[in-house]
Parts: sequence; structure tokens; C-alpha cells
Amino acid sequence: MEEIDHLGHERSKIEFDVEAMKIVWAGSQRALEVSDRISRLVASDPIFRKDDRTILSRKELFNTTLRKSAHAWKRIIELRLTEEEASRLRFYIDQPAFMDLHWGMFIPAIKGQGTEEQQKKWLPLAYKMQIIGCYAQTELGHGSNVQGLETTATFDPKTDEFILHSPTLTSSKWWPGGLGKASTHALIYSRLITDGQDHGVHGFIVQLRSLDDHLPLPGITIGDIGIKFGNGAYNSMDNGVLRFDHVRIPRDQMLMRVSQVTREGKYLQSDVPRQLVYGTMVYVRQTIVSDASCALSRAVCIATRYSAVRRQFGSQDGGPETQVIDYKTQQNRLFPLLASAYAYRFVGEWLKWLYTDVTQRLQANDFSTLPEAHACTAGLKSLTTSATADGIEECRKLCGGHGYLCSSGLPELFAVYIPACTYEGDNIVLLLQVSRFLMKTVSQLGSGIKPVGTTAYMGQVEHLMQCHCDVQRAEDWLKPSVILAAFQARAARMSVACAQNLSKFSSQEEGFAELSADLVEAAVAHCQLIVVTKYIEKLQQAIPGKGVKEQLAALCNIYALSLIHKHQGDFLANGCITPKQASLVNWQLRSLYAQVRPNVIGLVDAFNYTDHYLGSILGRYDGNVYPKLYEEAWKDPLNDSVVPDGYHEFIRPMLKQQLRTARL
Ligand SMILES: CCCCC/C=C\C/C=C/C/C=C\C/C=C\C/C=C\CC/C=C/C(=O)SCCNC(=O)CCNC(=O)[C@H](O)C(C)(C)COP(=O)(O)OP(=O)(O)OC[C@H]1O[C@@H](n2cnc3c(N)ncnc32)[C@H](O)[C@@H]1OP(=O)(O)O
Ligand SMILES: Cc1cc2nc3c(=O)[nH]c(=O)nc-3n(C[C@H](O)[C@H](O)[C@H](O)COP(=O)(O)OP(=O)(O)OC[C@H]3O[C@@H](n4cnc5c(N)ncnc54)[C@H](O)[C@@H]3O)c2cc1C
Repeated sequence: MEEIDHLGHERSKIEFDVEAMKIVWAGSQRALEVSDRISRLVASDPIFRKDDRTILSRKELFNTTLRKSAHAWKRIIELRLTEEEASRLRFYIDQPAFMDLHWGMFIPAIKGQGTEEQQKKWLPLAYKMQIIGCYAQTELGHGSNVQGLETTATFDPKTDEFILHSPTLTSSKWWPGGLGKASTHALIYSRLITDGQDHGVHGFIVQLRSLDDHLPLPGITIGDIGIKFGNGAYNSMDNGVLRFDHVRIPRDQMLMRVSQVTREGKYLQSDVPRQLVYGTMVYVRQTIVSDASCALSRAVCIATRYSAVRRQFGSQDGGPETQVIDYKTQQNRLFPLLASAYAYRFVGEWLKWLYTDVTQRLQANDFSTLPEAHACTAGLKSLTTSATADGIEECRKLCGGHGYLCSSGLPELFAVYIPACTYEGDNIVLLLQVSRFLMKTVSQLGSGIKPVGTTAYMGQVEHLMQCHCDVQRAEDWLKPSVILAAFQARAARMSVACAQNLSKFSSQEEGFAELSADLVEAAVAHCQLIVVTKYIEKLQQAIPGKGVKEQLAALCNIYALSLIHKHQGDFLANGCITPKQASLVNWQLRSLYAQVRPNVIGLVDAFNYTDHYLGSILGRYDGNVYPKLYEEAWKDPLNDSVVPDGYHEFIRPMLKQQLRTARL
């Protein structure tokens, strides 16, 4: 049967080169080729099917995780996939699994915190999957406050061993992914005690399960922590609980790049900063920013295609009703999310560069950029995941009732995504780290230390405190210099106001506690400025392809102006813009929406997602929504029988009872 493209009319209107945009989104021609090839490989392999995920029991679901992971690993070896291809394979399989923590945290932690000797011993085993590792930091009683962890690792000089122990219930490790059922080893974060002295939290490699029969080793109690939010979703992951009862490990299993314990039990600290113990979190937070663009773009792709298919009201003379995407309210909700997906893509690319740069510097013992790398990864992780979680839910609402069906793909996407606001650092806790960094920057302004990198704008603080926005007409809001000046003035004024208010308290800590809500808002303003700046810098590069740069520029303006509109309270209260200028923002936004409207299907096609990856009937590439929704409904297990299983036991007696009552 001939396939009809129900979105063909939309595609015929596109004014830019979609293939060229695909390259921009993927990062390079080669990255697009890899992505395209691997996504098709996954889509065509029945073991990677995922359409039944929301109706599987927890055990069945976990079993598919094991099957998919083992099959993926087999394919990686058979096809000799490169690291980049393997990571694409993981992405398109699209099921959280213990492998994520093994490759995403266990291995990076050994690389970042292990000595050369330790890396030589453990990495080959981990790379060949002869051991499976997880990252066990969080405890039942403490997650955000890492310094508050209670697990102890006490050195015993008699045997040259550490004794791992969980002294209280709240010291039980709780949450680590892969810990519950799959991992054989863990990187355990615990307090190091030598000679009765507590040296704070350090990392230790600990074997948990036998490599022969997978049973827990003596002294170890271990299991899964239970069902999490939503059907399917993150329940494919075995987040675990773990307790130690005086478990002994050799001394050389403490990761010793940052500090060491000698054979005699002496504690030594190298000149590497203590914060490197937190280095793996910096690495993962950076990856989470790029992941945000993927999750948001996926939801936006579904909502955009469906909004072009869906029609409500407005039929003239019996003609078709209006496509819901043509309602200005729909555009005002959807297009800023589309723009955000592109914005997070570009800031994610930049953050990856920043992380690579700081890693190279660390290897050369240059620690100067570590505080900025920490602030940027923490802040952007927080900003992008919060906006993405809200954005996915908005996309569900943009799809009306059908968005609530699991077959829309949106409920599972939302459920799997929202913990990103919590894991790798609660978003508020992370923004408070950014605000500490900002307050330090402001306090050093008079001391001759020139702010650099993402805080360089603070160097012009005197100008930023009194400058006036130059906008007279709506089109003036299209000038990058005008947008940047407004965002810089807002961020600087909010930070300076916080610093001034902090100085009114007798202690810094008291001030921080009291003003934390304002400090968080200042941190958000700073992070939004980073995203806007990096997008504008991206547009200064050569971007080939007919109309591609124009579309990206329109989206950049939508991103920035929709933020000014949303946060106009900040901009107005701090005198960065006038009420008249705020209203011109809306005029300009409407005109930008009209400019991108014919191109939105092209802009989501450029993500190059397969129907398998999208996992959504509403987001199908061909827009053939209604017949497929109808077909899908009949596949529900409830429809296996015409009369439901409980009819004779429950419904029939009720009906008969009513009949008898009625006769009475
Ligand atoms: C089948 C295919 C196979 C192939 C597969 C291939 C690839 C797969 C790859 C997979 C995917 C890749 C990656 C993804 C992996 C996983 C992601 C998915 C799931 C997520 C799993 C979740 C894991 C976790 O959640 S782990 C636990 C995370 N926990 C936290 O984040 C805790 C948050 N708390 C903290 O970070 C800290 O406690 C704190 C809040 C920062 C406070 O710390 P404290 O020491 O008390 O600090 P302060 O006193 O405030 O500060 C002291 C000083 O230090 C500075 N600081 C703080 N942190 C850092 C840091 N990280 N780096 C540098 N500096 C830091 C701070 O600013 C201060 O500085 P100052 O003294 O100058 O002011
Ligand atoms: C799906 C998932 C997977 C995870 N995987 C892992 C893993 O693999 N390994 C691992 O070690 N951990 C893992 N975690 C744990 C995760 O890292 C922690 O849950 C996270 O760091 C938040 O810590 P918490 O749970 O202690 O939250 P809490 O700190 O208890 O937060 C509770 C509330 O208190 C607020 N709050 C806390 N401190 C402050 C403060 N100083 N100022 C203002 N407000 C504050 C928070 O904003 C939040 O609203 C995972 C968690 C989840 C949900």
C-alpha cells in the first residue's frame, strides 16, 4: 500500500535546507552519518523493541534491560563499534540501564581519581565488562550534603586493609543505579578514618558480588529500592540499597590520586585540590546538559508534528478546521520550547569544550578554571533540566487528551526525565553553588582580580549598573548587542543587589540562608545569560546551507525574547528595560513566530529521529495519527477479551442486585 505523508503539505512549505540543518544539529557530517546508521540499526533489531514497555511487570521490564544490554554489548564487539558509535547505540536503545553507570560514572571516576597504577589494574577489567561497576555515593540519610555521608572506611594497619562499615540505618547506600541487581563492584564514597581521625569523604573500589555465582560477598546486604514514578520509565534501572558489616578491602582499593594512605597508616594529601573527589559529578553534569536538548527536542518533535495534524474549530463553508499549530497561543507555548532545544544543543557543545579544556589543564596541574567549570556545569545542569522537565509536560498539554495516552510517548518521556532535576545534584542546591561563585566574583571586583570567562561581563559592572536599553522599535530587539546588554545588565544587577544585601548580615552564612531565594534567582539570570551568549557566538560561525542560519537566528531571538517576556519582572524591577520596551518584546515575538511557522516541521525533522526512537504515534514522521491510534488501542491487553475477566465475579452480581432492588 502506498504510504501517504500527511505532513507533506507542511514539508512543501519549508524555506531552508533541512539536510544542512541535520548536520548542524548532529555537530558534523560524520556525526550525522554515525547517528543515522546506528539509529536504523537499533530500529530494525527486534530485541530493541520498546512499544510494550509500559505494560510489562517490573521483573519483565528488568529482564528486557538485561537482554538489551547483553545484546548491545554483543553487537558492539561483533561490529567493532567505536566509543562514539557505542554511545549512539546506548542513546537509541533508549532504556536506562546499569551500563549507564558503569560507563558513565564508574569508569570516569577511576580515570579521574585513580593513580596510574590503579587505572592499569581496574580499567582493562571494566572496559571488557569483566566487572560491572556502579557509583555509590548517596545514602538513605544524605544525598545533597556529601560531607554528611556516614559510611566509614577505617584503616587497619595490622592487615593493611580498610574496613567498610554502615554504622546506622541512615548510612545505608540508597539510590545508586545498577547497584540493586547487576553490579559486581561499586565505587563507594565513605569517610576515611586513620588512627581515630576522620579525613572526610573519599572513594573506594569495593567488590560486592561473587564473580562466579553473583551472590553478595560476606558482610554485604544488597537489594533494589523499589518501584519508581511512572510505568516503564526509570524502572528498567535497578537503583539499589547496600549495607556493610565490617567488610575488608585491600588498602590499594582507595582511589589515591587526590590523597593517599601509606602502609603505616599515614594520611597524605597531594597538591591536587580536594574537590577533584567530586570530579565525576562535574563530568556527568556536563553530559546532562546535552541530554536535556535531546529530551526536549523529542517532546517538541512530537508536539509540533501533532499540532500540524490536529485540527479544531474554524471550518469555513464546510472546509477543513484550523490546524492547532496556527493558533497564536499554541505557537507562544511551543515555539520557545523548540528554540530552547536548539539553545541547549549549542550550550551543551560549548560545555563539552569547557570540560575538555579543564581536564587538559588538570592533567598539567593547572587548577585555575575548576571553580568556573563547577559553576557552569552545576548551573547549566540545573537550568536546562528544570526547563526540559517543564517543557515535556507542556508538550503533553499541547497534545490535548491524546498526549495523556502512553502511546503518545510523552508520559514515559516525562517520567524517565524528571529525576534529572534531582540526580547529579538537586537543582536548587546546584544553583546555590553558582550563587556562591557569583558572590565571590562580585566581592573580588574592587581588588584588581579581573573576572574572566563567563563572568567577564562583571568587569563592566559600573556601566552595567546604569546603562539604558536602546530599544525604540520592535525590530531593535533583533540586535544581538541589545539582547546581550539587557541580559548582562539584569544578571549583574541581580548579583550586585544580593551582594549588597548579604553585607547587611553579621555573618555570610546567615545572609546566605536568609537570602537564598534571591540568590537562586540571580544564579538563574547568570545561567540564562550564558545560554544566550553561547547561542549568539554560535551564529557568528560560518553555517552553510540555504536559509539555515536565518532560521537559527530567528530561534535564537525567540529563545532570548521569550525569556525576557517570562522574566520581565526581573528586567523591569532592575530598570534594565522600560514597560514600553517590554511590550515591544511581544510585538517582535509575534513576528518571529510568523517567520518560523512555515519551517517548524523542517526544524523538528532536522533532529533526524526515527519513529522507533520517538516512540510516539502522535509524533510519527508521516503524521498518520488517527488510524494508528485506533489500531494501537486494540492492542491493549484489556481488549484481549470482549467481556472483561472479572465480569462474572463483580459486574454481573452488581447488575442483578440492582435489578432485584428495582423490582422491590
Ligand atoms: C550498551 C552500551 C554500552 C556503551 C555505553 C556507552 C556509553 C554510556 C554512557 C552513558 C551515559 C553517560 C553519562 C550518564 C551517566 C549517568 C547519568 C544517568 C543517571 C544519573 C545517575 C545519578 C547519579 C548520581 O546522582 S550520583 C550522586 C550525585 N550527588 C550529588 O550531586 C550531590 C550534590 N552535592 C554536592 O555536589 C556537594 O555536596 C555540594 C552541594 C557541592 C557541597 O559540597 P561541599 O563539599 O559541602 O562544598 P562547599 O563547602 O559548598 O564547597 C567547598 C568548595 O568546593 C567547591 N566545589 C563543590 N563541588 C565542586 C565540584 N564538583 N567541583 C569543583 N569544586 C567544587 C565549592 O564551590 C567550594 O569552593 P570555594 O571554597 O572556592 O567556595
Ligand atoms: C533516579 C535517581 C537516580 C540516582 N542515581 C544515583 C546514583 O547512581 N548514585 C548515587 O550516589 N546517587 C544517585 N541518586 C541520588 C541523587 O544523587 C540524590 O537524590 C540527589 O543528589 C539529591 O539528594 P537528596 O535526595 O539527598 O535530596 P535532599 O537534599 O534531601 O533534597 C530534599 C529537598 O531539600 C532541598 N535542599 C537540600 N539541601 C538544601 C540547601 N542546602 N538549601 C536549600 N534547599 C536544600 C532540596 O532542594 C530539595 O527540595 C539518584 C537519584 C535518583 C532520583
